[in-house]
Amino acid sequence: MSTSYLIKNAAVLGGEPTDLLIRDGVIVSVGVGLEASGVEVVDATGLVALPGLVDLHTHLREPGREDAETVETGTRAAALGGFTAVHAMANTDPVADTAGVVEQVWRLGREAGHCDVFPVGAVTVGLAGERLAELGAMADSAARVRVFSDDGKCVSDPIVMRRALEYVKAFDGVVAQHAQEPRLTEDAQMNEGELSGRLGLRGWPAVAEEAIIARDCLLAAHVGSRLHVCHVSTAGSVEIVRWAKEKGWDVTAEVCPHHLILTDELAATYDPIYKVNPPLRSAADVEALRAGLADGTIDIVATDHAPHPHEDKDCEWQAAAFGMLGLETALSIVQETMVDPGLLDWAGVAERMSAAPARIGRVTSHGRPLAEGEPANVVLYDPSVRRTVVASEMASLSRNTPYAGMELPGRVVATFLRGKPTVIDGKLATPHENTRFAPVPAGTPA
Ligand SMILES: NC(=O)N[C@@H](CC(=O)O)C(=O)O
Ligand SMILES: [Zn+2]
Ligand SMILES: [Zn+2]
Repeated sequence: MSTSYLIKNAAVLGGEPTDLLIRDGVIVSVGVGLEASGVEVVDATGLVALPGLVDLHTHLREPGREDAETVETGTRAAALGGFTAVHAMANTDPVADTAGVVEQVWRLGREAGHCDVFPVGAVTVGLAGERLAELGAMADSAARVRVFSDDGKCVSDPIVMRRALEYVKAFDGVVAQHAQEPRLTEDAQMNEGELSGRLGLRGWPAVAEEAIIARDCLLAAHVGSRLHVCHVSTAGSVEIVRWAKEKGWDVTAEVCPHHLILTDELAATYDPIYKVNPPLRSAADVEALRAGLADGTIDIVATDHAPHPHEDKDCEWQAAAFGMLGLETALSIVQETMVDPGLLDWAGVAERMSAAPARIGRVTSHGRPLAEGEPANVVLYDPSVRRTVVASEMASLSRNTPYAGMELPGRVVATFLRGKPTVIDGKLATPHENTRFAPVPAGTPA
C-alpha cells in the first residue's frame, strides 16, 4: 500500500503551480515537473496548498459534555476544515486543571487520529479564578501543555493573573486570557450600544474587554512574561494590542472568524444562534479587526469553535448558551473577509492560521513551511468554488452554525496529517489507514 503521494501543480501559498512529493510522512521534494514511481498522484491543479491549519482555540467538550461534541467528532470537523492540529480548551467537566485530565484529552486525540490535539490547561483550579492549577505538572505531563487558559471565564483577580504569568515562564508557557471584566458584564447578553437598549438586552460594553487587555499587557510586561489575548472583538482592543507591541512586549492576539463577518445587528432577530462571547460588535469594530489582522497587530485567526446541543440554543435569547461552531467554515470566512477583498494573500493566511498559532502554542511539528524535510501537514483548498452551508451536513455533533443557508467561497479538498490523508475529496478519510486518493477536478462545484 502506498504511503507516498505526488501532489501535482498545487499553488503553494497561492504561488505558481508546484509539485510536492510526500514519503513516509515527510515532504521529500518540492519543485516543478517532479516524477516518482510507486506513488499516488494527486492532481491539485487550481488548488491552493497551505501548511495544515492550527487552531489555538477549540472547544471539544470532552470530558463531560459529550452530548455537544467529543474529541472524535470535533477533530473530524477540524480535519474537514483543513486543520491538522487543535488546542482543546480547558472548560470541560471535569475541568482540565490536572495532568490526569490533559493526558486523557491528549490520548483521545491520538486515538481519534483526525488531527493532533494539544490540550490547554486551566489557569486556576476549577476555573474558579482563585488558586493556581498544577501548571507545572500539566507542562511536564505527556500532553506537554504550553497554553494555559480559564477560557469561558476571565482570570479577573490581578494577583492571580500576575502569579500565572510568572509561573508559566519556567516552561515557556503562555497565558491565554478570556478578557471580560466580570462586574461590568453581569448578565450581559449582547454588545452594549443603542441597539441593546432598543432590544431590551443587557449590554456587554467594549470597555469590559479593553480594560482587562490593557491591564494584562501591563502585567505581562511587568513580570516579563508572555500573554495571549483570546477572541479580540473591539476596535479599542486592537489599538491596545498595537500599543503593547510597539512597546516591544510579548503580547499576541487572536480574532475569530465570526467577529470578522457578523455584526450585532443580528441580535435583532433574537435568534440565539448569534449569541456568543464576546458578543458580535459593530461594523466599525469588524473593520478595525480586519485591518488589525491584515497589518499583523492581531497575530492569528482562532475559531473558538463552541458546540452546544440544540436544547441549549433552541430557547429564548436570555436562556441560551454563548458560542457558535467554527472549524468547518473558518477558512471560507477568512477567504471571504480577508483574501477576496485583497487584505491578505495566501501566504498571509498560512502565517495567521498555521505558522503563528503553532509558534504561540510552542508546537514545533506544525505550522512549518511547505519545504523539503518538513512534516507533511498540508491542506489543499479550492478557492474557486462556492457552497451553501448546511448545518445538518456538519461533522460536528452540534448544529449551532450561524452560517446555515449562507453561500461561502472555497472548499477544503484534502488534508494530510504527517503524509496521511485525513480528508480526501472533501470527505473524511478513515484514520490510521491508507485510503485511495480520488481528487475531484478543480472547479467542480461542491
Ligand atoms: N465563546 C463562547 O461564546 N463560548 C465558549 C466560551 C468562550 O470562548 O468564552 C464556550 O465554551 O461555549
Ligand atoms: Zn472565551
Ligand atoms: Zn472559547
